[in-house]
Amino acid sequence: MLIPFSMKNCFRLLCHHKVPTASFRNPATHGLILQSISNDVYQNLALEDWIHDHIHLEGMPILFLWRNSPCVVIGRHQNPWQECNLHLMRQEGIKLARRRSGGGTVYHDLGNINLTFFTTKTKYDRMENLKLIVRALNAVQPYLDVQPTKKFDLLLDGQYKISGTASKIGRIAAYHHCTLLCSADRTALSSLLKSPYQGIKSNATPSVPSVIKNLLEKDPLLSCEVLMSAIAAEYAACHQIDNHIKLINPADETQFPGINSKAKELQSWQWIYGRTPKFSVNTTFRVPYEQAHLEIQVFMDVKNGLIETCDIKAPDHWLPLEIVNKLNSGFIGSKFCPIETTLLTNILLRTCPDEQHLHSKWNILCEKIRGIM
Ligand SMILES: Nc1ncnc2c1ncn2[C@@H]1O[C@H](COP(=O)(O)OC(=O)CCCC[C@@H]2CCSS2)[C@@H](O)[C@H]1O
Repeated sequence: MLIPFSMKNCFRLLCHHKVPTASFRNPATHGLILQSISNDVYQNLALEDWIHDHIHLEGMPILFLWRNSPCVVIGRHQNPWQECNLHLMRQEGIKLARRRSGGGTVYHDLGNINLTFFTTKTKYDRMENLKLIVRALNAVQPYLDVQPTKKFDLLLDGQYKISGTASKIGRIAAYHHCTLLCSADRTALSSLLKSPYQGIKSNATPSVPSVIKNLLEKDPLLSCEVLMSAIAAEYAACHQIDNHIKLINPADETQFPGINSKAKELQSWQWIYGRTPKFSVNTTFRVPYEQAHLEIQVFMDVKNGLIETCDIKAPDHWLPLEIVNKLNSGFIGSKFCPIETTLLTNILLRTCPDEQHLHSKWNILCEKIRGIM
Protein backbone atom coordinates (compact mmCIF):
# COMPACT_ATOMS: atom_id res chain seq x y z
CA MET A 1 0.00 0.00 0.00
CA LEU A 2 1.30 3.48 -0.86
CA ILE A 3 0.95 6.20 1.70
CA PRO A 4 2.17 9.78 1.46
CA PHE A 5 5.13 10.43 3.65
CA SER A 6 6.17 13.61 5.37
CA MET A 7 9.94 13.56 5.52
CA LYS A 8 9.76 16.66 7.74
CA ASN A 9 8.83 14.38 10.62
CA CYS A 10 11.21 11.74 9.47
CA PHE A 11 14.04 14.23 9.23
CA ARG A 12 13.39 15.41 12.78
CA LEU A 13 13.25 11.84 14.03
CA LEU A 14 16.14 10.41 12.10
CA CYS A 15 18.85 13.00 11.69
CA HIS A 16 21.64 11.78 13.89
CA HIS A 17 22.59 15.21 15.17
CA LYS A 18 19.02 15.90 16.31
CA VAL A 19 17.96 12.86 18.30
CA PRO A 20 19.87 10.28 20.34
CA THR A 21 19.67 6.67 19.11
CA ALA A 22 17.57 5.41 22.01
CA SER A 23 14.61 7.63 21.16
CA PHE A 24 13.63 5.57 18.12
CA ARG A 25 14.45 2.12 19.46
CA ASN A 26 10.84 1.13 19.34
CA PRO A 27 9.49 -1.90 17.48
CA ALA A 28 7.33 0.17 15.13
CA THR A 29 10.34 1.92 13.64
CA HIS A 30 12.84 -0.79 12.78
CA GLY A 31 13.30 0.37 9.27
CA LEU A 32 11.75 2.36 6.47
CA ILE A 33 10.72 1.68 2.91
CA LEU A 34 10.93 4.74 0.69
CA GLN A 35 10.07 5.24 -2.96
CA SER A 36 11.05 8.26 -5.00
CA ILE A 37 8.37 10.13 -6.93
CA SER A 38 11.10 11.48 -9.23
CA ASN A 39 12.52 9.76 -12.32
CA ASP A 40 15.50 12.09 -12.48
CA VAL A 41 18.75 10.18 -12.04
CA TYR A 42 20.61 13.13 -10.51
CA GLN A 43 17.88 13.83 -7.95
CA ASN A 44 17.69 10.17 -7.01
CA LEU A 45 21.47 9.79 -6.68
CA ALA A 46 21.46 13.01 -4.61
CA LEU A 47 18.87 11.50 -2.29
CA GLU A 48 21.11 8.48 -1.78
CA ASP A 49 23.94 10.82 -0.80
CA TRP A 50 21.65 12.81 1.46
CA ILE A 51 20.42 9.74 3.34
CA HIS A 52 23.97 8.39 3.59
CA ASP A 53 25.21 11.70 5.01
CA HIS A 54 22.31 12.68 7.30
CA ILE A 55 20.35 9.72 8.56
CA HIS A 56 21.27 7.81 11.65
CA LEU A 57 20.88 4.22 10.46
CA GLU A 58 21.54 2.36 13.70
CA GLY A 59 18.40 0.32 14.33
CA MET A 60 16.83 2.04 11.32
CA PRO A 61 17.82 0.40 8.04
CA ILE A 62 16.25 1.91 4.93
CA LEU A 63 15.21 0.43 1.62
CA PHE A 64 14.95 3.04 -1.12
CA LEU A 65 13.18 2.17 -4.40
CA TRP A 66 13.66 4.36 -7.46
CA ARG A 67 13.37 4.36 -11.22
CA ASN A 68 14.85 6.70 -13.79
CA SER A 69 14.01 8.02 -17.23
CA PRO A 70 16.46 6.64 -19.80
CA CYS A 71 20.04 7.21 -18.69
CA VAL A 72 23.44 5.58 -18.47
CA VAL A 73 25.08 5.36 -15.04
CA ILE A 74 28.83 4.87 -14.88
CA GLY A 75 30.82 3.83 -11.82
CA ARG A 76 32.89 6.32 -9.85
CA HIS A 77 36.23 5.32 -11.43
CA GLN A 78 35.14 4.81 -15.01
CA ASN A 79 35.83 6.44 -18.35
CA PRO A 80 32.55 7.32 -20.15
CA TRP A 81 34.28 7.36 -23.58
CA GLN A 82 35.31 3.73 -23.02
CA GLU A 83 31.94 2.65 -21.70
CA CYS A 84 29.24 4.17 -23.81
CA ASN A 85 28.22 5.81 -27.05
CA LEU A 86 28.16 9.47 -26.05
CA HIS A 87 27.18 10.60 -29.58
CA LEU A 88 24.12 8.42 -29.55
CA MET A 89 23.27 9.55 -26.02
CA ARG A 90 23.49 13.25 -26.99
CA GLN A 91 21.43 12.59 -30.11
CA GLU A 92 18.72 10.72 -28.18
CA GLY A 93 18.79 13.01 -25.13
CA ILE A 94 19.90 10.19 -22.81
CA LYS A 95 21.46 11.48 -19.60
CA LEU A 96 24.85 10.35 -18.37
CA ALA A 97 25.44 10.10 -14.62
CA ARG A 98 28.51 9.20 -12.58
CA ARG A 99 27.59 7.59 -9.30
CA ARG A 100 29.60 7.67 -6.08
CA SER A 101 29.90 3.89 -5.88
CA GLY A 102 32.43 1.89 -7.87
CA GLY A 103 31.84 -0.82 -10.48
CA GLY A 104 30.60 -0.89 -14.03
CA THR A 105 28.20 0.88 -16.37
CA VAL A 106 24.48 0.17 -16.52
CA TYR A 107 21.51 1.42 -18.49
CA HIS A 108 18.35 2.57 -16.71
CA ASP A 109 14.86 3.34 -17.88
CA LEU A 110 11.42 2.98 -16.32
CA GLY A 111 11.64 -0.78 -16.89
CA ASN A 112 14.58 -1.01 -14.51
CA ILE A 113 14.14 -0.85 -10.74
CA ASN A 114 16.90 0.44 -8.50
CA LEU A 115 17.07 -0.68 -4.90
CA THR A 116 19.30 0.91 -2.29
CA PHE A 117 19.82 -0.86 1.02
CA PHE A 118 21.08 1.60 3.64
CA THR A 119 22.52 0.22 6.86
CA THR A 120 25.27 0.94 9.29
CA LYS A 121 28.65 -0.26 8.08
CA THR A 122 28.49 -3.22 10.47
CA LYS A 123 25.08 -4.38 9.19
CA TYR A 124 26.08 -4.03 5.51
CA ASP A 125 25.49 -7.43 3.84
CA ARG A 126 25.04 -7.57 0.07
CA MET A 127 24.34 -11.31 -0.07
CA GLU A 128 21.54 -10.98 2.49
CA ASN A 129 19.98 -8.20 0.42
CA LEU A 130 20.18 -10.23 -2.79
CA LYS A 131 18.65 -13.25 -1.04
CA LEU A 132 15.81 -10.99 0.09
CA ILE A 133 15.20 -10.01 -3.54
CA VAL A 134 15.26 -13.66 -4.59
CA ARG A 135 12.69 -14.54 -1.88
CA ALA A 136 10.49 -11.68 -3.10
CA LEU A 137 10.72 -12.89 -6.71
CA ASN A 138 9.91 -16.44 -5.64
CA ALA A 139 6.96 -15.22 -3.62
CA VAL A 140 5.48 -13.91 -6.89
CA GLN A 141 6.68 -16.77 -9.06
CA PRO A 142 7.88 -19.85 -7.12
CA TYR A 143 9.38 -21.56 -10.18
CA LEU A 144 11.64 -18.68 -11.13
CA ASP A 145 15.31 -19.74 -11.07
CA VAL A 146 17.26 -16.72 -9.79
CA GLN A 147 20.64 -17.04 -8.08
CA PRO A 148 23.16 -14.53 -6.71
CA THR A 149 26.70 -14.86 -8.07
CA LYS A 150 30.08 -14.32 -6.40
CA LYS A 151 30.21 -10.83 -7.94
CA PHE A 152 26.76 -10.10 -6.53
CA ASP A 153 24.90 -10.15 -9.84
CA LEU A 154 21.57 -11.95 -9.97
CA LEU A 155 21.31 -14.54 -12.72
CA LEU A 156 18.11 -15.86 -14.22
CA ASP A 157 18.19 -19.50 -15.41
CA GLY A 158 21.87 -19.69 -14.54
CA GLN A 159 22.91 -17.45 -17.44
CA TYR A 160 21.02 -14.17 -17.84
CA LYS A 161 21.94 -11.19 -15.73
CA ILE A 162 18.91 -9.44 -14.25
CA SER A 163 20.69 -7.40 -11.58
CA GLY A 164 24.04 -5.68 -11.03
CA THR A 165 25.44 -4.45 -7.73
CA ALA A 166 27.61 -1.62 -6.45
CA SER A 167 28.18 -0.12 -3.04
CA LYS A 168 29.56 2.68 -0.96
CA ILE A 169 30.98 2.12 2.47
CA GLY A 170 31.46 5.15 4.66
CA ARG A 171 32.98 5.48 8.11
CA ILE A 172 29.70 4.65 9.86
CA ALA A 173 27.02 4.24 7.21
CA ALA A 174 27.00 2.12 4.06
CA TYR A 175 24.76 1.38 1.16
CA HIS A 176 24.41 -1.41 -1.30
CA HIS A 177 22.49 -0.52 -4.44
CA CYS A 178 21.47 -2.78 -7.27
CA THR A 179 19.38 -2.80 -10.41
CA LEU A 180 16.57 -5.17 -11.35
CA LEU A 181 15.68 -5.55 -15.01
CA CYS A 182 12.00 -5.91 -15.45
CA SER A 183 11.09 -4.47 -18.84
CA ALA A 184 13.97 -2.26 -19.91
CA ASP A 185 14.64 -1.42 -23.55
CA ARG A 186 17.25 -4.08 -24.41
CA THR A 187 17.96 -2.59 -27.84
CA ALA A 188 18.74 0.80 -26.29
CA LEU A 189 20.79 -0.86 -23.55
CA SER A 190 23.07 -2.71 -25.95
CA SER A 191 23.54 0.16 -28.42
CA LEU A 192 24.19 2.77 -25.71
CA LEU A 193 26.69 0.60 -23.83
CA LYS A 194 28.88 0.10 -26.91
CA SER A 195 31.75 2.55 -27.21
CA PRO A 196 32.58 3.66 -30.77
CA TYR A 197 35.78 5.40 -29.59
CA GLN A 198 39.11 3.84 -30.58
CA GLY A 199 42.59 4.03 -29.14
CA ILE A 200 41.81 5.03 -25.53
CA LYS A 201 44.20 3.80 -22.84
CA SER A 202 43.50 4.23 -19.13
CA ASN A 203 43.46 2.54 -15.75
CA ALA A 204 39.74 3.24 -15.34
CA THR A 205 37.55 0.40 -14.05
CA PRO A 206 36.25 -1.61 -17.00
CA SER A 207 32.67 -2.90 -17.03
CA VAL A 208 31.95 -6.61 -17.20
CA PRO A 209 29.45 -7.11 -20.06
CA SER A 210 26.85 -9.86 -19.63
CA VAL A 211 23.92 -11.29 -21.50
CA ILE A 212 20.92 -9.70 -19.84
CA LYS A 213 17.23 -10.52 -19.70
CA ASN A 214 14.07 -8.77 -18.50
CA LEU A 215 11.95 -10.53 -15.87
CA LEU A 216 8.75 -9.53 -17.64
CA GLU A 217 9.93 -11.39 -20.76
CA LYS A 218 10.29 -14.52 -18.67
CA ASP A 219 6.92 -14.13 -16.99
CA PRO A 220 4.25 -11.52 -17.81
CA LEU A 221 3.32 -11.43 -14.13
CA LEU A 222 6.60 -9.77 -13.22
CA SER A 223 5.86 -6.08 -13.84
CA CYS A 224 7.81 -3.33 -12.07
CA GLU A 225 4.86 -2.54 -9.79
CA VAL A 226 4.41 -6.18 -8.76
CA LEU A 227 8.15 -6.57 -8.17
CA MET A 228 8.46 -3.40 -6.08
CA SER A 229 5.49 -4.42 -3.89
CA ALA A 230 6.88 -7.93 -3.46
CA ILE A 231 10.32 -6.63 -2.47
CA ALA A 232 8.80 -4.09 -0.07
CA ALA A 233 6.67 -6.84 1.49
CA GLU A 234 9.69 -9.10 1.94
CA TYR A 235 11.75 -6.25 3.41
CA ALA A 236 8.93 -5.38 5.82
CA ALA A 237 8.59 -9.02 6.91
CA CYS A 238 12.32 -9.36 7.34
CA HIS A 239 12.60 -6.22 9.50
CA GLN A 240 9.24 -6.59 11.25
CA ILE A 241 7.97 -3.24 10.07
CA ASP A 242 4.77 -2.02 8.45
CA ASN A 243 4.48 -2.87 4.79
CA HIS A 244 4.15 0.77 3.75
CA ILE A 245 6.00 2.29 0.83
CA LYS A 246 6.52 5.91 1.72
CA LEU A 247 6.62 8.26 -1.23
CA ILE A 248 9.25 10.97 -1.13
CA ASN A 249 10.22 13.89 -3.34
CA PRO A 250 14.01 14.20 -3.66
CA ALA A 251 13.70 17.79 -4.92
CA ASP A 252 12.08 18.99 -1.71
CA GLU A 253 14.62 21.24 -0.07
CA THR A 254 12.44 21.73 3.03
CA GLN A 255 12.52 18.01 3.73
CA PHE A 256 16.10 17.40 2.65
CA PRO A 257 18.06 20.60 3.25
CA GLY A 258 20.96 20.92 0.83
CA ILE A 259 19.74 18.21 -1.54
CA ASN A 260 19.46 20.43 -4.61
CA SER A 261 23.09 21.43 -4.42
CA LYS A 262 24.00 17.74 -4.25
CA ALA A 263 21.95 17.10 -7.40
CA LYS A 264 23.59 20.09 -9.09
CA GLU A 265 27.05 18.76 -8.34
CA LEU A 266 26.13 15.34 -9.75
CA GLN A 267 24.97 17.06 -12.97
CA SER A 268 28.10 19.11 -13.45
CA TRP A 269 30.58 18.50 -16.25
CA GLN A 270 33.34 18.50 -13.63
CA TRP A 271 31.79 15.54 -11.82
CA ILE A 272 30.57 13.51 -14.80
CA TYR A 273 33.52 13.95 -17.18
CA GLY A 274 36.12 15.76 -15.07
CA ARG A 275 36.37 12.86 -12.62
CA THR A 276 37.46 10.45 -15.35
CA PRO A 277 40.80 8.87 -14.45
CA LYS A 278 43.67 10.20 -16.60
CA PHE A 279 43.65 8.67 -20.07
CA SER A 280 45.30 8.92 -23.45
CA VAL A 281 43.92 8.74 -26.97
CA ASN A 282 45.98 7.50 -29.89
CA THR A 283 43.93 7.27 -33.04
CA THR A 284 44.03 7.85 -36.77
CA PHE A 285 41.37 8.91 -39.21
CA ARG A 286 41.11 9.25 -42.94
CA VAL A 287 40.25 12.43 -44.78
CA PRO A 288 39.45 12.70 -48.50
CA TYR A 289 42.33 13.84 -50.68
CA GLU A 290 42.42 13.98 -54.51
CA GLN A 291 40.08 11.05 -55.30
CA ALA A 292 41.75 9.06 -52.46
CA HIS A 293 42.36 9.38 -48.73
CA LEU A 294 45.16 10.32 -46.43
CA GLU A 295 45.72 9.57 -42.76
CA ILE A 296 45.76 11.96 -39.84
CA GLN A 297 47.08 10.87 -36.45
CA VAL A 298 45.94 12.29 -33.14
CA PHE A 299 47.59 11.79 -29.74
CA MET A 300 46.11 13.36 -26.63
CA ASP A 301 46.59 13.03 -22.89
CA VAL A 302 43.51 13.94 -20.89
CA LYS A 303 43.59 14.66 -17.16
CA ASN A 304 40.55 15.75 -15.14
CA GLY A 305 38.69 15.86 -18.47
CA LEU A 306 41.08 18.52 -19.78
CA ILE A 307 43.47 18.07 -22.71
CA GLU A 308 46.97 18.08 -21.27
CA THR A 309 48.97 17.30 -24.39
CA CYS A 310 47.92 17.30 -28.02
CA ASP A 311 49.82 16.13 -31.07
CA ILE A 312 47.94 16.13 -34.35
CA LYS A 313 50.00 14.87 -37.28
CA ALA A 314 48.70 15.76 -40.73
CA PRO A 315 50.73 15.69 -43.97
CA ASP A 316 52.16 19.17 -44.54
CA HIS A 317 50.96 19.25 -48.15
CA TRP A 318 47.39 18.72 -46.95
CA LEU A 319 47.37 21.26 -44.12
CA PRO A 320 50.43 23.42 -43.37
CA LEU A 321 52.22 22.56 -40.13
CA GLU A 322 51.79 26.11 -38.88
CA ILE A 323 48.00 25.71 -39.09
CA VAL A 324 48.04 22.27 -37.44
CA ASN A 325 50.16 23.69 -34.64
CA LYS A 326 47.50 26.31 -33.92
CA LEU A 327 45.26 23.39 -33.05
CA ASN A 328 47.93 21.52 -31.11
CA SER A 329 48.60 24.43 -28.79
CA GLY A 330 44.99 25.72 -28.78
CA PHE A 331 43.68 22.44 -27.43
CA ILE A 332 45.92 22.45 -24.36
CA GLY A 333 43.91 23.09 -21.23
CA SER A 334 40.55 22.84 -22.99
CA LYS A 335 37.81 20.33 -22.14
CA PHE A 336 37.77 17.03 -24.02
CA CYS A 337 34.31 17.95 -25.21
CA PRO A 338 32.75 18.48 -28.66
CA ILE A 339 30.96 21.71 -27.71
CA GLU A 340 34.10 23.29 -26.30
CA THR A 341 36.02 22.07 -29.38
CA THR A 342 33.55 23.78 -31.71
CA LEU A 343 33.88 27.09 -29.85
CA LEU A 344 37.65 26.85 -29.71
CA THR A 345 38.21 25.86 -33.34
CA ASN A 346 35.84 28.57 -34.59
CA ILE A 347 37.86 31.17 -32.71
CA LEU A 348 41.18 29.74 -33.94
CA LEU A 349 39.97 29.64 -37.52
CA ARG A 350 39.66 33.42 -37.51
CA THR A 351 43.42 33.63 -37.06
CA CYS A 352 44.04 31.54 -40.21
CA PRO A 353 44.39 32.94 -43.75
CA ASP A 354 41.03 33.57 -45.37
CA GLU A 355 41.22 30.80 -48.00
CA GLN A 356 38.28 28.65 -48.89
CA HIS A 357 40.17 25.34 -49.45
CA LEU A 358 42.06 25.78 -46.17
CA HIS A 359 38.87 26.47 -44.23
CA SER A 360 37.18 23.41 -45.63
CA LYS A 361 40.14 21.17 -44.63
CA TRP A 362 40.20 22.77 -41.18
CA ASN A 363 36.49 22.01 -40.82
CA ILE A 364 36.93 18.41 -41.94
CA LEU A 365 39.77 17.94 -39.43
CA CYS A 366 37.85 19.58 -36.57
CA GLU A 367 34.77 17.48 -37.31
CA LYS A 368 36.92 14.34 -37.07
CA ILE A 369 38.43 15.50 -33.78
CA ARG A 370 34.96 16.24 -32.36
CA GLY A 371 34.10 12.69 -33.36
CA ILE A 372 36.55 11.20 -30.84
CA MET A 373 34.98 13.13 -27.92
N1 LIG B 1 20.17 -2.13 -15.59
C1 LIG B 1 20.98 -3.18 -15.69
N2 LIG B 1 20.85 -4.21 -14.84
C2 LIG B 1 21.66 -5.28 -14.92
N3 LIG B 1 22.63 -5.42 -15.82
C3 LIG B 1 22.81 -4.41 -16.67
C4 LIG B 1 22.00 -3.25 -16.67
N4 LIG B 1 22.42 -2.43 -17.65
C5 LIG B 1 23.45 -3.06 -18.25
N5 LIG B 1 23.69 -4.25 -17.66
C6 LIG B 1 24.72 -5.26 -17.98
O1 LIG B 1 25.71 -5.21 -16.96
C7 LIG B 1 27.00 -4.92 -17.53
C8 LIG B 1 27.87 -4.13 -16.56
O2 LIG B 1 28.10 -4.96 -15.44
P1 LIG B 1 29.14 -4.58 -14.30
O3 LIG B 1 29.25 -5.74 -13.40
O4 LIG B 1 30.41 -4.07 -14.92
O5 LIG B 1 28.50 -3.34 -13.55
C9 LIG B 1 27.34 -3.38 -12.83
O6 LIG B 1 26.57 -4.32 -12.87
C10 LIG B 1 27.11 -2.15 -11.98
C11 LIG B 1 25.80 -2.15 -11.25
C12 LIG B 1 25.51 -0.77 -10.68
C13 LIG B 1 24.20 -0.71 -9.99
C14 LIG B 1 23.84 0.67 -9.48
C15 LIG B 1 22.53 0.66 -8.77
C16 LIG B 1 21.91 2.01 -8.71
S1 LIG B 1 22.73 3.17 -9.68
S2 LIG B 1 23.71 1.87 -10.75
C17 LIG B 1 26.68 -4.18 -18.80
O7 LIG B 1 27.73 -4.23 -19.74
C18 LIG B 1 25.44 -4.94 -19.29
O8 LIG B 1 25.81 -6.16 -19.87
